Amino acid sequence: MPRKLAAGNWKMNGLRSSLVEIQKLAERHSDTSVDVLICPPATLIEACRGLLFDIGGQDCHTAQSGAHTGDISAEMLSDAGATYVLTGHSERRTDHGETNATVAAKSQAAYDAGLTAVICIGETLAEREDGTTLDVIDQQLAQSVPDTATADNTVIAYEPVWAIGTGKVPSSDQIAEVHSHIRARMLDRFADGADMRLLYGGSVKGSNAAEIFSIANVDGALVGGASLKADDFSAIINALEES
Ligand SMILES: O=C(CO)COP(=O)(O)O
Repeated sequence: MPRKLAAGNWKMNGLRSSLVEIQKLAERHSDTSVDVLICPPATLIEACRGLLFDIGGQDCHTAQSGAHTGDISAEMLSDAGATYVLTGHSERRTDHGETNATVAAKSQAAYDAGLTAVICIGETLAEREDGTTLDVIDQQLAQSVPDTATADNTVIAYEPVWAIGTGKVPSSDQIAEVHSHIRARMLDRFADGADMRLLYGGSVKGSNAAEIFSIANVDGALVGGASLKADDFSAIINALEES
């Protein structure tokens, strides 16, 4: 069985004053039975050193250093205390034109720096309505997940683009269908595909977390808005612990 993981993506939110939310969470879940990951903005990673939880970046460059003004490398994230990095989040694919090939290169850069990549995939509303969801997922998995992926260095996050920040959540059957499809592909491709963690993301809250965690092949969640406040994220961690 894969280890359970509750991951929070703070996106472009969080000042030093927000660290108190992570401290509160760490106090409440000091003996948690699940893995907890917080991906704060890069400016706060160093300040999270020594906290109970794993800390991750939200993006990295494909190179470890060089003339790339404004970018951050996987090696720098690791140096600041991160052990994970998100790659291929839909906001990066959409806002920054990241292709599957870019995501694969960034994920490989993460592995090379000793980080675990949380590789994000998911269909748009148009693709869902056209009935091409599983084709899109297949293509994203084939092209964004490097051949060097293992259950240790890779987490797959299924985030339907239309469910991110919208309050709309797919039905349990829809999540189950995609997650079992991803599991089958990972089993086909990787010897330890059974242990690779598969997260669901998109409008996860305390009120729907238990239902989502009861779905087969859902090993945790990648949470945006509801990871910003300790009370909200705590309810999701509790639901995962009880699942
Ligand atoms: O994009 C997400 C996490 O990466 C999901 O965001 P929300 O939980 O705010 O919908």
